Amino acid sequence: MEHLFYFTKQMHAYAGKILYVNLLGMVLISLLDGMGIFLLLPLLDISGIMNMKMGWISHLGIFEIFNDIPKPLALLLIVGMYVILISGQSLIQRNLNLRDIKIHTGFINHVRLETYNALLQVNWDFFIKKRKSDLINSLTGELGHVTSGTYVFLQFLTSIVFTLIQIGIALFLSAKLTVFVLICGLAVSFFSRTFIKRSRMLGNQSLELGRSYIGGITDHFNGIKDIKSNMLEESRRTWLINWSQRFSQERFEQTKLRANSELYYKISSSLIIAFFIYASNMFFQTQGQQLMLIILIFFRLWPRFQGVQTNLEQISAAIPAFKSLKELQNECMEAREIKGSSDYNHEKPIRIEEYLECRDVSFRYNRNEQLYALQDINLRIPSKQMTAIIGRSGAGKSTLIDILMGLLKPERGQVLVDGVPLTEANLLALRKSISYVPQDPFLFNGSIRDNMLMIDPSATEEQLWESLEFAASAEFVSKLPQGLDTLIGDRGIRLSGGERQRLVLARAILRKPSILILDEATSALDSENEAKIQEALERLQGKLTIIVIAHRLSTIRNADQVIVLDKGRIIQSGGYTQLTGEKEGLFASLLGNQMQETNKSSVTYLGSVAT
Ligand SMILES: Nc1ncnc2c1ncn2[C@@H]1O[C@H](COP(=O)(O)OP(=O)(O)OP(=O)(O)O)[C@@H](O)[C@H]1O
Repeated sequence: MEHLFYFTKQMHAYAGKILYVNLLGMVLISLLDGMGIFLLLPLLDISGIMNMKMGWISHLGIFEIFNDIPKPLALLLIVGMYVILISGQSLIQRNLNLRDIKIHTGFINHVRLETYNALLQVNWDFFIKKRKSDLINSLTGELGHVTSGTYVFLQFLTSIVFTLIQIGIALFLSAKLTVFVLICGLAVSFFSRTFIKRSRMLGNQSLELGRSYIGGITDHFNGIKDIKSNMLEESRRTWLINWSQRFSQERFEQTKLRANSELYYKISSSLIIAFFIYASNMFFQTQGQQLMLIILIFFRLWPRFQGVQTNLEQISAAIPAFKSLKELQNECMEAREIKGSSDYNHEKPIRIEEYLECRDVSFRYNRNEQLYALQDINLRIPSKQMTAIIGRSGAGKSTLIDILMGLLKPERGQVLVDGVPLTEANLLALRKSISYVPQDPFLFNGSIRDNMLMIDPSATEEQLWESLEFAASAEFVSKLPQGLDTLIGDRGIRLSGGERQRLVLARAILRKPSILILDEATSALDSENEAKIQEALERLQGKLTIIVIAHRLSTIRNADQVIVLDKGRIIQSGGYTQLTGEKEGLFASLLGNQMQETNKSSVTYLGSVAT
């Protein structure tokens, strides 16, 4: 319930006094509705069905005016008033509905933006530990459940007000009968608690099903190439068939629960009314008009009870989503990269004058395990020089880069910028001065121009081409039919691996960074393009700080400094030529292996040409 109140408070904070206006509107509707019942009394009197001058009803007195005017006119007056009441009620209802939808959609957007903002500000560690598809599900399905659940809760509150007014009117008409109906209502509600509990259980199941669906579908499209090339279609189909069966079962259970709850209410209402009519006739000799009133009150109040019960079931079903989204918001709060106030947009980039440094840095992904991804790292990356980081797969190269960018926090030791420790105070400024080209670069579904302008919306045509030229991309882009406006598909699927990497490099350069980090950036390039990029890097050398992770050692021949990592430790460092000379070192061994492989492939190539 605590989570439900949290989001209700949020809705209150978001909508403010409009919420009260709507609540007041609901009260007005219910009052008009009540007046409609009162009008039935003189109508029944005029029609001769009951006599208002006789018995208990005569004390109402307020309808006596209808006795003093001719019957046709009184009838006309009553039906006229009835039409005015219903029209007024419908008009208010219409306005309320329109206001409600505004509040509802506005609130969805408010919670969505708030959660998304929170996600934008969390640290990298959070994303390493979380399943992405669960986050997608939170921002789609769960968000929908939360906002509609909050809305149902408000409907529930107005329903309560509505019901209380109806009860008040009913009490005025006949206190005894109303108390009886109320006691019956409470008894039926007591036994229907089980529907509410079951509803919550099904809500949990529905949440879990939603997550597994989004998870499976995301995996599917992320691995579509593997699925197609390794013919995994059948296993995926089996997964979806199993999921669909669980989905049908869960939906069936939900509908069954609603239907059972409705059935329970309908049968109990028919039993109660049957008993009441029977008892009134047999034991209390109730007058005809009083019996009519019983039926009238019962049929007006009973659906209200049922409505409240349905609302409670709907709220229960949404509680797991409330809990999950609130937990996500709390986790985001705890995992915030910058704890104080931060301005991601207006932070000024830092200028590194001398060096970026790691001092005694150690890092473990899991603190419960012995294994360190990095251990006792001490290194200096001089400003405006090119530093290459090499090592076998799993040596810790990417982890080191993540530490240098402040994405991961060292478990021990420090990162320093010109001797100043990297803290929350200078983290964003450092990040702003970096352009990072990852192993698997991100390009979104749009044109080449859109992808580049994402970095700098104010870049001119000339600047765009300059960056493309620089990253050896200008030629291939100019040959595309739509040039810069060519659409490149999801993650740039319509481009080759090499073209994608060069485009991402061009985008990185467009930002005019003072630190350029390339993580295996040339792995998908052929030797011709690799040479072009190398040339570009040479041109950049001396102008900005370049950090390159490379498997191909040929790409780092011009590096000012080479760091060799192995099992999370630095085992060699120095200039390219110096390390080549250390014959016993890992660098010389890796270089030797690569040269052998290059020779082998050129022999194979020459062999195939000769045959
Ligand atoms: N998210 C993670 N959770 C747990 N362990 C991880 C995670 N990422 C990397 N590791 C581990 O940390 C160590 C260093 O990984 P890292 O990715 O830094 O190596 P790398 O040198 O960049 O490898 P590669 O060249 O294959 O990309 C490896 O043992 C790896 O298994």
